[in-house]
Amino acid sequence: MLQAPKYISGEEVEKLLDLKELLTSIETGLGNYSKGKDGGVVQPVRLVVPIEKHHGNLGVMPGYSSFEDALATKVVAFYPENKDLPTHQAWVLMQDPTNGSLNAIIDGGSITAIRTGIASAVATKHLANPNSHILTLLGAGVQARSHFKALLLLHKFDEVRIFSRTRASAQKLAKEIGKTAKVCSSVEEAVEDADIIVTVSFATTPILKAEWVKPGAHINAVGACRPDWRELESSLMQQSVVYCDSREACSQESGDVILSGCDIYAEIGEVINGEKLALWEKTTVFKSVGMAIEDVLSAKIVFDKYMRIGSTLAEK
Ligand SMILES: NC(=O)c1ccc[n+]([C@@H]2O[C@H](COP(=O)([O-])OP(=O)(O)OC[C@H]3O[C@@H](n4cnc5c(N)ncnc54)[C@H](O)[C@@H]3O)[C@@H](O)[C@H]2O)c1
Ligand SMILES: O=C(O)[C@@H]1CCCCN1
Repeated sequence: MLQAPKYISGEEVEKLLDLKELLTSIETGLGNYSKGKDGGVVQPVRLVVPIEKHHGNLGVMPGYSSFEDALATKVVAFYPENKDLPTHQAWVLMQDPTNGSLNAIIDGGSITAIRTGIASAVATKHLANPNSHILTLLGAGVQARSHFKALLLLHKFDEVRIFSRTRASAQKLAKEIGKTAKVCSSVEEAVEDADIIVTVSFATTPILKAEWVKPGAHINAVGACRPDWRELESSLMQQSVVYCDSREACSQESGDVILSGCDIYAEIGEVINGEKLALWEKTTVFKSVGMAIEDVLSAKIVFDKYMRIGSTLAEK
């Protein structure tokens, strides 16, 4: 008989998803993805339905990993102009791979926030100078927060610079981060001498110029996930060594890649698998558009733990 699916809230996801465990899982998953058929990951490029009338988009992201035997689909709405609601709202549908039954509906906003920061942390682990002290966040929303938390797993920053479209949002984030945070008045000021730069804005035209970036810096380029959206100017993409999460997806979805005509040197999974070099002494860009496999692996950890200890969560 069909069972009603469990519902797992964002609050529960945050309690269940251990960042270190997820980092290991996503690192393995990105490596498996880049092995092609041998890695057992099935993940088509996501389907995006533009809702032009309301300036929004709907993404549908199915994925399967045979290694963990995990099957899930994320449905993600991204509405850059939302003000009172989050700009990203998502749900992950977790299915039983043996028979197709729906096991759970998991809040996907929290999963998207956490797993994207962790995917960038995996790239940063391989591509940033191990002696990185200055972090810059361009954008001060959900992803800025999750990236700060994820990157703290790897580095202790002396300074965290923040620039955002509205100074008030940068100030709010700076207050949460504490005394290492510094609100900046321009992108140029924010990135001067920065070791690691994270672009997590909703910019649609380039905000980051090559001449402002310290040679040898590492950039996690996380926004601009549509073919006509940009965050990095063309010369920065062309002069840097560009890594990506998925070559197939970035070649179809990333305006920074498509419109600059840059070469993608490697998928981060190829570095993890030892097939391509981690050229961390050079200026590196990790172009992330987001992958279903990251959602699948996050959902698997959440669901398995929920089934073990879920009923006790509410008391914690
Ligand atoms: N690669 C991935 O896997 C992935 C996953 C989720 C989100 N994203 C992308 O990351 C970006 C940030 O997402 P979020 O959830 O943090 O959004 P958010 O709405 O919570 O925050 C966006 C922030 O960017 C700032 N901003 C907007 N336009 C700007 C500009 N031109 N210059 C500087 N700052 C600007 C806003 O003021 C806000 O602080 C979006 O582009 C989103 O699509 C990527
Ligand atoms: O991978 C994701 O979840 C997001 C969805 C919205 C657009 C950017 N990438």
